[in-house]
Amino acid sequence: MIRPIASSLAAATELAWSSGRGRLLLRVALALMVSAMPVVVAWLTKAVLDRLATPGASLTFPVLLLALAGVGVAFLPEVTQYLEGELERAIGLIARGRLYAAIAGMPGLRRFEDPRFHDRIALATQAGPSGPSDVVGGALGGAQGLLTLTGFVATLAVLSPWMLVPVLAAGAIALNGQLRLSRYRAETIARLGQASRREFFFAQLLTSVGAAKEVRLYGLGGLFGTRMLAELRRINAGHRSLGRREVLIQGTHGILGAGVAGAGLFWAVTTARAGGLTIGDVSMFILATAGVQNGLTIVIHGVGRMHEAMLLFGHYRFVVGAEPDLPEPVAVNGSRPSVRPLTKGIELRDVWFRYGDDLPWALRGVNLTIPAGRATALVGPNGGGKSTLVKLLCRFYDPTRGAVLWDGVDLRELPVAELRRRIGTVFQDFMAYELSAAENIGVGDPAVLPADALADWERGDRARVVDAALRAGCHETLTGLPNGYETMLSRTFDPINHDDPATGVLLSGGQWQRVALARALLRDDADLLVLDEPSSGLDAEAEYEVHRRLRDHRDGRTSLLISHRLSTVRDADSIIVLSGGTVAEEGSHAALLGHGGLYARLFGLQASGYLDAPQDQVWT
Ligand SMILES: Nc1ncnc2c1ncn2[C@@H]1O[C@H](COP(=O)(O)OP(=O)(O)OP(=O)(O)O)[C@@H](O)[C@H]1O
Repeated sequence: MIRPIASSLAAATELAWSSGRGRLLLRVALALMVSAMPVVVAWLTKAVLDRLATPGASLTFPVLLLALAGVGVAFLPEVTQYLEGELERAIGLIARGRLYAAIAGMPGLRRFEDPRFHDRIALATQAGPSGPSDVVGGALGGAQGLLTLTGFVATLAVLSPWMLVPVLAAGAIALNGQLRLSRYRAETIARLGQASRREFFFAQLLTSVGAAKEVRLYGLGGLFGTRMLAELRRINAGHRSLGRREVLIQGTHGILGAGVAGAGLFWAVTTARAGGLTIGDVSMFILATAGVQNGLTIVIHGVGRMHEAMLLFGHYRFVVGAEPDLPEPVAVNGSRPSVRPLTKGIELRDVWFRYGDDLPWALRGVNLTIPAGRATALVGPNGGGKSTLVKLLCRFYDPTRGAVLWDGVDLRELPVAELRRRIGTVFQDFMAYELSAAENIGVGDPAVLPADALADWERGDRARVVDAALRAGCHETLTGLPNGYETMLSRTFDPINHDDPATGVLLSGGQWQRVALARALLRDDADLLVLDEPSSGLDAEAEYEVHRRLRDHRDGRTSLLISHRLSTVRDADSIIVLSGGTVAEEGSHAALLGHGGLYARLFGLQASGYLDAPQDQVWT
């Protein structure tokens, strides 16, 4: 119990320290001053009242000090609050930076597909901005309350040690309650995480442009709205139960505190009447009782806040400290292995792969070679494993069994980022970024993009983007947009690097596909070009044109083309037919047609669609 708390506290303090040690030290100094203030005020009040009751005693000095302390009491909390906000923002910046760097640095895809890890990420993002500062703030608040408390406990001990017993007992009960409450609070947040995500998902569906067509056509608005509200009700029920516990626990705490204060006051007044206490002692007693209660509340609140923040901060630390989901190769004799230009080819050797232990095999003992400098095509029925194979080539996953070899070297022995820099890919489900047209191509090689979206591009980098667009056949489309390459390909955001707000443009599916192709072609030095359905959305003429350009581009390069349109793969050097996760056939177009197997049948079906053959002949 103690060790995780200490390690969480140490991690949060390290974050706070890195965010600016001066600010943190000032905050600690303020905490000390604020904690001392109530005790100082109580002693000064006692001094003033006692001198008031003593004829001839001078009042000037204690009254002056009391007035000065009053200024401090009024002013210090404001400064503390401001500084706490500053600390929170500074820590939040660092924590966020580290969190997103850790998420972006996860090399594989498996973690993103694991719902439990996804939940952790959601909770870590929730804790990210304020979690660590809440841990530090809670600890400081707790320490502040503890110091005030100690000052007053010492004071009460001088006046009447017996009064300490009920006061501290009430405090211990409240502290225990508050700890239970904060654990329950964090559990509630974690438990409601799934419901919150589903509620957010349905709310987004109802407002997203992408879903608007289907939502309207199928009349899904009512259904999604009802589901969203059902999730919201679940969330509300969770918060209601939390609220009730809060009322119960805090209410009991309040009643206990008030009882103790009332009993104490009765004792103090009776004793003073009997001459056992001075007026100053009574005022000190009243202030000390309130101060102990107040100090306890601050300690309880601080500890509760810290405890709660620590539970969420635990998720943050888990994500930031997670081991890479794909092991990186170790350096041998101080030198890291590097990925050499592809000269022989890529080989899949008895590759078996499934997405999870409980899921069926997507690839079953695949053996194939993608020779360097040649064009290889991958075809086959839906679900055959083509896209999965591409994901293994890019090393988003490691094979469950077998190996993928780059010029004979297992991909697991190569640095993954370096490997990916040698691959240009158009994915079947490529991204349409809500960025400008130029940036949408530029993301293919982040080195060409200025780090600040508002900064100007390097002239040479811009020329590379235009060159890629020319090769992908989208240059004319992009220059024809209202702001040319600067046009935002989205209507969600205003453009940020020029003043004309009315220029967001939505491209057609085929136009987007060409932009995605340009993105891949931007890596003109890539050893391997993977095109997963690069032309499915293109019209016949554009498809012909794009494939002609691609042929020129591929000439002498290694490429892997995946397509269901078999006419586009017929001139590949080798065609591999993947079906049910295994290689069904392999050969040139002519050889496969001659073989009369699956490829010949699929090709015949597609070809007959372009002829005037009667339907009954086409489908037999
Ligand atoms: N992320 C994933 N998690 C679990 N299973 C997956 C995932 N992606 C694909 N699969 C499964 O793996 C199998 C192969 O899918 P894959 O996408 O590789 O086929 P494909 O040949 O590219 O299909 P298509 O021609 O339809 O694009 C399918 O059974 C699919 O359900």
